[in-house]
Amino acid sequence: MHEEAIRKADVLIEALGYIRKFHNRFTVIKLGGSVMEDPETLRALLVDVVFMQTVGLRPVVVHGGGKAISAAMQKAGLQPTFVQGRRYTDEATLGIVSEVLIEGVNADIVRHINKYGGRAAALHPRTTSCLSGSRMTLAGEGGTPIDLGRVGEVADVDTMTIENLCLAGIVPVLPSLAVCREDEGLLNVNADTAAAAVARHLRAEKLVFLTDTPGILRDRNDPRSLIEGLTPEGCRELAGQGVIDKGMIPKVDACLESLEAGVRKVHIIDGRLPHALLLEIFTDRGIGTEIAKAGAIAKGRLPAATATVTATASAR
Ligand SMILES: Nc1ncnc2c1ncn2[C@@H]1O[C@H](COP(=O)(O)OP(=O)(O)O)[C@@H](O)[C@H]1O
Ligand SMILES: CC(=O)N[C@@H](CCC(=O)OP(=O)(O)O)C(=O)O
Repeated sequence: MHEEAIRKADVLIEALGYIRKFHNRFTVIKLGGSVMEDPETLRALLVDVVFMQTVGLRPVVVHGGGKAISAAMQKAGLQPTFVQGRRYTDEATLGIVSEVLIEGVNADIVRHINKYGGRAAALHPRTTSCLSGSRMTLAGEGGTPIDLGRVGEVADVDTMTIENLCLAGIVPVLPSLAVCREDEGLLNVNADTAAAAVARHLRAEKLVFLTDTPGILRDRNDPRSLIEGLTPEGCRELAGQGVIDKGMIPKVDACLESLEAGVRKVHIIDGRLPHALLLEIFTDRGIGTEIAKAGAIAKGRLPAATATVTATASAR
């Protein structure tokens, strides 16, 4: 008779261990443009963020908005061009990027968190800019440098401002824009790269990427090929085999850099699934791909043959 109620109590008890474990720890949550298209999906995600903040975790949101930027560019008659998952950004494109990310996406996220009973602060170049960096070039074939225009990478993060807001129970929300150290202009940063930089500088417990795929798939067209546990070596292996492609390239690069710098675990999960964040962080099974150093993945979870990729869920 009380089965349903008891099941709910069990869920709460399961969450309790994780609430204790991650109390006062930073979790950087990267919201990809692909999960922000649908208002209902965004609502469920931001309610999860409010939950995390309310139970004493320290969530920090870093967001992109790639799809909205491309749509705005096309409306303005500009053709989006990507190289290795990064957008070529001339001055006209930069204007659109900053407008869409600051006035559109960032304002929307902050408004929603406040509406759902949390408190959020917009941290961007028109309020308080917390990211600074330099222009980046990519290596093309044979190592030839590729100039991407005003695309940057983050060199420094104002962790003090972010930490103080978290301490005050406020969720910092940052778009993937940095101030250029050389000329003080704006730089368009890939949002995965920006989130990883924030996680590294905060020495976050976790970095969670919310995207439009169940996680890292062995076969991109088959959701059943989800890889649930992966080490950095496993990531490199998959990248070498060409399994990691397009928008997944900067995500995996960001994972590797973060783990190297001391972030304990990185998760790539499907943000279209209602309450994906809670399911990944507060349940034993989790839902997406967890990436961590071999020692941090639960014993016995790695298949002996490869010792790098595991198809079973690991300890969260
Ligand atoms: N091995 C892989 N597994 C899953 N997705 C992959 C893989 N390789 C490339 N992708 C692509 O990466 C995309 C996610 O990156 P991206 O489009 O940049 O999302 P976001 O806007 O959330 O950052 C997926 O939709 C998929 O098309
Ligand atoms: C340099 C670069 O590529 N910047 C990205 C920033 C936004 C982003 O990364 O958004 P998603 O997370 O939705 O992909 C861009 O212009 O699309």
